[in-house]
Amino acid sequence: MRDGSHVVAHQFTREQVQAVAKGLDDAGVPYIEVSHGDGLGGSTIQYGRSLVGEMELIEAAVASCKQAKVAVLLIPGIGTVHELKEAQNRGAGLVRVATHVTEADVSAQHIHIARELGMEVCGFLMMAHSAPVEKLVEQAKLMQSYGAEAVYVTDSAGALLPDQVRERIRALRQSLDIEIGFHAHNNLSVAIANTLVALEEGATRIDGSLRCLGAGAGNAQTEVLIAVLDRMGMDIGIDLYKLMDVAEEIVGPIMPHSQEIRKGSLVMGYAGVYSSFLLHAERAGKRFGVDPRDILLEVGRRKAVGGQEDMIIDVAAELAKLQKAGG
Ligand SMILES: CC[C@H](O)CC(=O)C(=O)O
Ligand SMILES: [Mn+2]
Repeated sequence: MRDGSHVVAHQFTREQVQAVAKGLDDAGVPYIEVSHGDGLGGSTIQYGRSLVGEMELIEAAVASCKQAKVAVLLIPGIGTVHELKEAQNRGAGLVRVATHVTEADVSAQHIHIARELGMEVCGFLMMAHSAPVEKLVEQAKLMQSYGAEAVYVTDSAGALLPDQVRERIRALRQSLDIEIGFHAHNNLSVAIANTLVALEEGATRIDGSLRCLGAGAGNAQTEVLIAVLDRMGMDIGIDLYKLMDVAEEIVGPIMPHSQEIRKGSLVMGYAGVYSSFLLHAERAGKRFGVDPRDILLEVGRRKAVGGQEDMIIDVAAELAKLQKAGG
């Protein structure tokens, strides 16, 4: 639900979160992530205001779960230690501390404090396609040294191809002593394929979203992934029928549109742009009369990182000016 929050412009209701959490918990899903799409503290004018405060949503999810751990995402600087403590107080048991793939050093404080609070802690290296493998390994090692129990390769842009996933997970497997996770986006329609490669190379924590309810073209579609893994003979203790029912009956009706790969999400995978920029680029495109694809391509050229949503407005305004001048 945390990544899906982007798709609904952070307008989840308490009842929606309760129903999805209860369904996932009942199906046997071990972790359920709830918070603003941009993580704790993300409810701002810059990233989009939440309809219901994330602490209330976290509490609602915790109360709906019998076995699943409720997870939160925290991007240092957007969320602070204050929000982390509050989330733990409301029952969140796992935090994923997320940084751009080259900026792991800013996660030290949050990882340390989360461990002190008794939370399970993972590092989450975003835009993993945008740095050389050696850099990714170096940064993952930093997170390990701060106390992370797992580090994720996060394909924020849905830009990684299967061999690139293989290379990254393999290198981490050879260099780390902790678990490795993989977070896919389906902008190039390879989220499930990439996830299978990650598993093959030794990743043990895998993200998904029902009906692909995640930013851009969404994540690996959880119910599809579970069906595939089941057919591959892996028993991961999740009830496929129950999962399908939650996807169909609860998540489907929440979605503003079905998650097909449309031109906006495709261009993000192609240009290597943050999946959560899609809605912002579409809005800016309308406001300034510019094709959102041109905005996304330019934002990609400028190597924007998560948190730089304001750059989308700048780029749209500049492109509109150029268009007017006939450039
Ligand atoms: C803006 C945070 C982002 O949505 C985190 C994430 O899921 C990703 O980088 O893919
Ligand atoms: Mn994501």
